[in-house]
Amino acid sequence: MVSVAEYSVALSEELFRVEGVHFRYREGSPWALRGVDFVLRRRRRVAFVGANGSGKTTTFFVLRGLFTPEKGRVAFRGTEVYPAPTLPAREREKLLQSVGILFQDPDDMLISLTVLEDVAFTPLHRGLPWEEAERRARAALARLGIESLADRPPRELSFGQKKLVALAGLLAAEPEVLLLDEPMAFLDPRGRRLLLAILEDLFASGVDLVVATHDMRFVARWAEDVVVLSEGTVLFRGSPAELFRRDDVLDAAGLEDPGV
Ligand SMILES: Nc1ncnc2c1ncn2[C@@H]1O[C@H](COP(=O)(O)OP(=O)(O)OP(=O)(O)O)[C@@H](O)[C@H]1O
Repeated sequence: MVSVAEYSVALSEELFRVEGVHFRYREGSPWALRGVDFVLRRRRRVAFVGANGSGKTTTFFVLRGLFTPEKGRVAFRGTEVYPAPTLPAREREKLLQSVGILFQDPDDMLISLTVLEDVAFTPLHRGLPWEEAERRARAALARLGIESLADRPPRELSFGQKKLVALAGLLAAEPEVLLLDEPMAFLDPRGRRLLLAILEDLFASGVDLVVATHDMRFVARWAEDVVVLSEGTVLFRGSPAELFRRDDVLDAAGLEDPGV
């Protein structure tokens, strides 16, 4: 029998609990997620992998509360957010605001006239005075080595630069959890090294990290827990070492052992 105290500790160690989640983009269209189940623990480096179209992005949108599942349950840090939120809508949104999401396509995130305004947007939107929002934005740009882009229009940047600017916007928002969808894609080797160092910094400062990626070398070196998706279901949950021993899972999910 589990005591109430043990039960609350167990809950507080959970980042997300997802049970039987179904989601489709339109009524009548095929399920993008068809019965997804997993538990993500706090203070673990988590990677989501799977072929194109397996459901990684859709899962992240569900976790961030941007998509509402049609069936199933989602809890964040032990608090149910679907289907029966135990919190009023405003409180639920506030809770989910502690989760930052880096979209795969940075064009979906950049909306302002200048990079600086874009990076300052979330702190400003949350009610900080411009001076403080600007200070945070400049610090985030400096951390990514892209201060020189501050006055540029985001639409004129390269894809990799846009990705870094979108990440700077997230850093300025000081999230407690970060969902990063293909953060390495389109970054040059220097950008990738910088990103890895920032992920380590963030993790060390207490930010929980969940990364969707096709980069199996990154998974081998960085991740502690891996969730493999295939056609909208979870095919495997475990460590990278376990995954790379499972040729059946790698084959079925269309993944490669990186051989490191
Ligand atoms: N906007 C959309 N409208 C309709 N269907 C969509 C939309 N976005 C994704 N899908 C479908 O949902 C399923 C899951 O897609 P999702 O983008 O979550 O996969 P993914 O694992 O992130 O893929 P990738 O590795 O290519 O980024 C796919 O079948 C895809 O075609």
